[in-house]
Amino acid sequence: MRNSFPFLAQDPLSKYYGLIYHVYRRNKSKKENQIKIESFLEDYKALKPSRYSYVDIKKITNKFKEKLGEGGYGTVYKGKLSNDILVAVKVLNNSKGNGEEFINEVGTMGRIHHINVVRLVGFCADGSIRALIYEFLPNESLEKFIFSVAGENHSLGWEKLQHIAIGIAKGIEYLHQARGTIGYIAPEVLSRNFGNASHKSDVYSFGMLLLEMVGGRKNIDATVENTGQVYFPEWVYCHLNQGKELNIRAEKGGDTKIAKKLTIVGLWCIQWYPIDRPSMKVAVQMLEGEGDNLTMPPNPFASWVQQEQI
Ligand SMILES: Nc1ncnc2c1ncn2[C@@H]1O[C@H](COP(=O)(O)OP(=O)(O)OP(=O)(O)O)[C@@H](O)[C@H]1O
Repeated sequence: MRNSFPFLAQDPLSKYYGLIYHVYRRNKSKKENQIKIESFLEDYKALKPSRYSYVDIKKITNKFKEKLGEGGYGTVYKGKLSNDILVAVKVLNNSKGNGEEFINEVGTMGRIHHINVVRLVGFCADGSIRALIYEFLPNESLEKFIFSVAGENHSLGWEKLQHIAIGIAKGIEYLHQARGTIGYIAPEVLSRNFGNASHKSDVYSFGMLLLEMVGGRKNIDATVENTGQVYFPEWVYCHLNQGKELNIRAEKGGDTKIAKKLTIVGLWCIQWYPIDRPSMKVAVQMLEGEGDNLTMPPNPFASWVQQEQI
């Protein structure tokens, strides 16, 4: 039979070519693998929060030049890392806590990576100074968009509000799942801070946020004209329970449907007894559905009345 590969027969070394090629390929792919691993390790190092000194923090924040805001745990400053990445540096009030929360934050948030959860990129524990460094979020606080200030209109529209609500819910759901599996924190600390009771408190806070998003106002507002509306969650519950339509900032047909769905989910989340509140997973499902099958929750304020009567 004729050799269909004549060049093989003509070259006495030909049988080695394959071997040489094989060895060359193997070395090449070994090198490629090494490069891949090195680049992975570089990225991995960058993903883990780094430790900074107080001097570093001063440099990063340009001597605390730009204050972004203030929260319950400390003051937040804008900063820039040496690689030009913008960050928000939260300098913790040293009067608060015994460091447990700081350890929890670094121990858990440092390992958490989710599109809807702000990333912790570094921390500082230098003497009594404690600070947390987060990626900088440029779009400002949701507050600015949900609370309409006289003369300013930052209204987002119901579709967008729904999208944001689902994003927040998924972020919290992820935190609840991830924090349950992270093995560095003592179980008693974990269950105190992130156990089921604390998860259900997060569900409650999320429900209150949903209702603020619906109302476009703080849930308690003594300045409203109608005194029956001072406490928005109670007013909105009674309103829906009487079968009335929600015509809050309605612009298009589907709007009232979204507003009603967000309200019902919010009211489920603020149920008096934690056990009656849904898990974040269920809250996400409720928000992602059309809302037609959602039932009205029991009156979240019924227990208030009972308590007042005792
Ligand atoms: N990662 C960030 N990027 C940009 N601005 C931020 C960032 N984190 C916080 N801020 C700003 O700093 C303010 C205070 O934030 P901080 O987290 O301390 O408090 P909070 O959100 O009010 O709640 P809490 O104190 O309960 O955590 C925010 O309202 C926001 O304006």
